[in-house]
Amino acid sequence: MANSAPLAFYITICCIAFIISKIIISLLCYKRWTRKRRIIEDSLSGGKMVMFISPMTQALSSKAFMKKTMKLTNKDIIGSGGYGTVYKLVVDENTAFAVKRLNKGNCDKDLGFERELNAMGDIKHRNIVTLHGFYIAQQFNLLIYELMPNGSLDARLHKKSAEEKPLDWPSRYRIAVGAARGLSYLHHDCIPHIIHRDIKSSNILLDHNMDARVSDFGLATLMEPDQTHVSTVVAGTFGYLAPEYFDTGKATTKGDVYSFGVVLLELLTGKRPTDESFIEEGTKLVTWVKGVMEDKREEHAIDSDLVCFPVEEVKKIFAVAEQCLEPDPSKRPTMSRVLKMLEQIKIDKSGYAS
Ligand SMILES: Nc1ncnc2c1ncn2[C@@H]1O[C@H](COP(=O)(O)OP(=O)(O)OP(=O)(O)O)[C@@H](O)[C@H]1O
Repeated sequence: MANSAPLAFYITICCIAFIISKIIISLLCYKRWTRKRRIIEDSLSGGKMVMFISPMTQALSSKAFMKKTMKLTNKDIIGSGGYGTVYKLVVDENTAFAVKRLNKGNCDKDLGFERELNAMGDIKHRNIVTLHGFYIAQQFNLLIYELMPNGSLDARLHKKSAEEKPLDWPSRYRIAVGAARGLSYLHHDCIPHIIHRDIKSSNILLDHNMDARVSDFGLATLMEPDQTHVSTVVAGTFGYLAPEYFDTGKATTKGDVYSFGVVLLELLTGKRPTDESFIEEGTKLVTWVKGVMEDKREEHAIDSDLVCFPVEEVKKIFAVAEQCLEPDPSKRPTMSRVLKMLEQIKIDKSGYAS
């Protein structure tokens, strides 16, 4: 009888601890759910605007946002691509977005368009451009992205202005690792897994720290975890497409790995996959680099803008690119393996990962 009092005390304490932990877990889940929920769902001139909750969008009203969007002009354009035009939208001195106005016709036939956009709003990763919201209307659709102040890798490598210094080796290495981390996240950590399908240097944007952010999910297709591929009409960009894609038309994660290998070669050589000099010589970047590697002359393929670089480290990245560019997709590494190999290069050299 004397022992029963402490026992009852312990049982009570355990029960209380159990109940408190359940309450905390429920509160955390609720907080996460409300954070993910759409904050604005409105009808504006027959369209539907959806903004995902985030510190950047919290203080925004949909009407004020749309008013500013309607005032965008040609001088606000920061880029354009096959799917539409990208504008810089400044809300106030601390807040700006990149607004992509999609050409109508690319998405209006897609019944899953809105569902896919909602899924994209949930993707938050330090190496992926955040989608803050979207607007769907009869005449046009808008995608509202986080603005990347340093533009695209393509522009930084190939369209440098006279004042811009060429990208140095440490920046290129960081960009390679960041892009690999973003892509690996899409392939392995998102449920359903995501195949990007249009990896190229213009879809790798650079944030304020010059870190890589994978962008443009206009072509990405969500797939169920047990699926290994999705079949579609030809998508992607010439020069980056894996050879098997021309035969099968099937987009796979290994197709993204191939495209990433081409981006690695761009970072190393400073040349575009469709550089005019290759066309004149009847070759292409991938074939040219493979020849150079067979002759063990990688240093000769390095971008002439790179005045100082660690030869051994660079050779190892050529070797990673070579694996990504294996003609047989089953021999290509997964993106998580590519990321590990890239990170390992720095660990081997300096004893720690950058
Ligand atoms: N979030 C962003 N922040 C800053 N600039 C951006 C952003 N999104 C796109 N851009 C700029 O707009 C350009 C065009 O982007 P867009 O995604 O429309 O086309 P693309 O990637 O060049 O080609 P495609 O449409 O064939 O994929 C980019 O190269 C980049 O310079």
